Amino acid sequence: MSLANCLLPFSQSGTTPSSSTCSCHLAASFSNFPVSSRDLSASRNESLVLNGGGSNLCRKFCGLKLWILKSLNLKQGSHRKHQPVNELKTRSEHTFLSDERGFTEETKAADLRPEENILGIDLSDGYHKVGDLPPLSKQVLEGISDVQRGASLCIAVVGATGELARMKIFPALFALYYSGYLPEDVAIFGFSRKNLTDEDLRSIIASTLTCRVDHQENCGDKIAVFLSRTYYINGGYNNNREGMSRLAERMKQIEGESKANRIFYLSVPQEALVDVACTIGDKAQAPRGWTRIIVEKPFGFNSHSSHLLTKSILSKFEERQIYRIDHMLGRNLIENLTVLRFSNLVFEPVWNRTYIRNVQVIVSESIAQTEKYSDGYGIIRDIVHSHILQTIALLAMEPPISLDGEDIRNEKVKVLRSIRKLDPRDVILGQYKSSSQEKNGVVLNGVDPTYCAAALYIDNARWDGVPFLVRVGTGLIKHRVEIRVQFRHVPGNLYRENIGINIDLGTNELILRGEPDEAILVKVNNKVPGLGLQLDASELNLLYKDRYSTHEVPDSYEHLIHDVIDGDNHLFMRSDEVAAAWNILSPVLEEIDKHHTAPELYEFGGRGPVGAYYLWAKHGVPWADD
Ligand SMILES: NC(=O)C1=CN([C@@H]2O[C@H](COP(=O)(O)OP(=O)(O)OC[C@H]3O[C@@H](n4cnc5c(N)ncnc54)[C@H](OP(=O)(O)O)[C@@H]3O)[C@@H](O)[C@H]2O)C=CC1
Ligand SMILES: O=C1O[C@H](COP(=O)(O)O)[C@@H](O)[C@H](O)[C@H]1O
Repeated sequence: MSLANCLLPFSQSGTTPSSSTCSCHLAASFSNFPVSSRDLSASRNESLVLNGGGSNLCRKFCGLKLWILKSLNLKQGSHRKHQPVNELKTRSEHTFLSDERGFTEETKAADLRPEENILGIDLSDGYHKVGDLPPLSKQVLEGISDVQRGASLCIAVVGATGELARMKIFPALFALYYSGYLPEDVAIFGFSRKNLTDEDLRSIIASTLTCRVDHQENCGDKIAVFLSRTYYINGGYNNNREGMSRLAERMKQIEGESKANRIFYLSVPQEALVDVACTIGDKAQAPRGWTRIIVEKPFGFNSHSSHLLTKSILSKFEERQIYRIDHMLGRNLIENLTVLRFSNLVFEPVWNRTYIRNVQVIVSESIAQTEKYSDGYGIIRDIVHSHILQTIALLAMEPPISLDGEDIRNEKVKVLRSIRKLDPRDVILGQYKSSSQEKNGVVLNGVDPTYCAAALYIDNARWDGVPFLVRVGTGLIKHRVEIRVQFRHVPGNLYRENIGINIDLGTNELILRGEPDEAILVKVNNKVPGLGLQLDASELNLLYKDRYSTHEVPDSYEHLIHDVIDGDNHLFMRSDEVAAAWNILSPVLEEIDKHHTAPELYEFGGRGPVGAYYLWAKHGVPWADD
């Protein structure tokens, strides 16, 4: 369907003065999605590219889009990533049904008037055209009054003074705010035990806020408004209960009579998690909207402690309210796994044991930050449990019935439950040498591995016998995040004589490479020009830097917090996934704890323990060298 130069009448609201028309220029889009023609341009290869990212578009169409969709009776897909632009930051699309425990429902899209767009800009005042943003004048700023408007979304960061909050969470919230992915009336709260004021918190946050290159316009104004919507709650050192009641009270004041949703980001040490979560559950859930909590990894220390943690949190929250975050899953690379598999014809038919010889998941860090964060947990608990096993689950799962979060989680958990318990003989643990610890300011406790290589097997029909090799380490020679899918040899290969002695070099491979040199590569064999028949193994390469040179890459926290607001939980682990993942790792963790297994030492900045090369050989996998 095509809409061009149409006049769209806004519905009249009894309370809002409105003009009857608003001119807009809407072009047809690929998938029934109204997109401004100004936002579409032909790229080099004639495919259509959205200029300025979803954010610009979003800014322009918030309430309008809902109104149009409703008017045209267009049914949206259940998953925002279906859309060619970033789906709107609506407060309306994910509706919780009321249940006997009193969980409240959200406003439905149909209830949202076009003039109630999420930016809080009255598009029906006859002054603003769709696509215009009024400049952030002093008047506008003064006009934003909590009392008048009420906040429709409150986001509380518990552990607001911590490193993660300062360095990642607040900057991500600001980036979302800047791009229009948070409602203009959002209220941000910082909570921790220190005795600080709103102004103190604002200064702390201000020191880490920056605007990305594509976010320069009105950056200072935006920061000022964002900070003005930020409040500090002193939780105090007695217990969290009084503090949380104060937080709930402050939220209520700022929400006013509005129906408002609440997100609590629990960025606190693991030992404080249960207390903080339960107190929020008791004292601070939204009275008239949904409440979601974001829980930071690691999710427990082992099967048992994780089970207790899950039980405590589930005693206060429904599963659907809980978002267990692992920011590494917010990377483009991870989303590309499912996009590649399910939006192309060429991969899925060969995505099984008949064609795939092995899969390798490699996360190697050249710096030594892991131990700072994992703090006595070691790399298996810190990275393998969530990041690596989630990557494997997304790569190996059966096609979900839809892109809905629960449908994807249903498939992920099946794979996780099909992964054989990890055999300690198929694990190589490493630790970089102590002399380098001082250099990097990280003190190791002697047994915490900083490196782990492992061979996993999925005992199901699709993957029987295919080794999934994992290599995760820190303090290594090269920063490298890669997923490699190596295909089998071509049966009865007519060209085997031309491939050379090492026929492994001639197998096809799909490589997904993460930042900073993000790429999708397919290794194929081709003829070298000239007489004779010499074959070469080359890479068909999609280099993100070249193809998307003008696109800013949002931080993974931005991506995932946006998903939480959106109610999209497919990249967050459900309780049964967490338990299944611990189950795979338990034998190895128990062995380490019981026998204080000493990791193999390796040079800081080196290639990791030699044992890993033998492990690869044992499972018949050629080593993908650094
Ligand atoms: N830093 C990172 O990049 C990453 C961190 N994580 C996880 O995120 C969480 C936070 O990490 P990080 O910011 O580094 O930790 P920090 O120790 O730097 O900060 C912890 C924060 O929690 C507050 N806090 C501590 N105890 C309580 C309590 N009982 N009640 C309320 N607030 C409390 C602290 O402030 P105060 O003392 O004033 O209360 C502080 O603001 C941890 O679970 C960590 O595992 C995960 C991945 C990466
Ligand atoms: O969560 C974690 O992430 C960091 C790596 O994050 P990055 O975004 O800087 O790549 C990792 O070093 C740390 O061990 C882990 O806990």
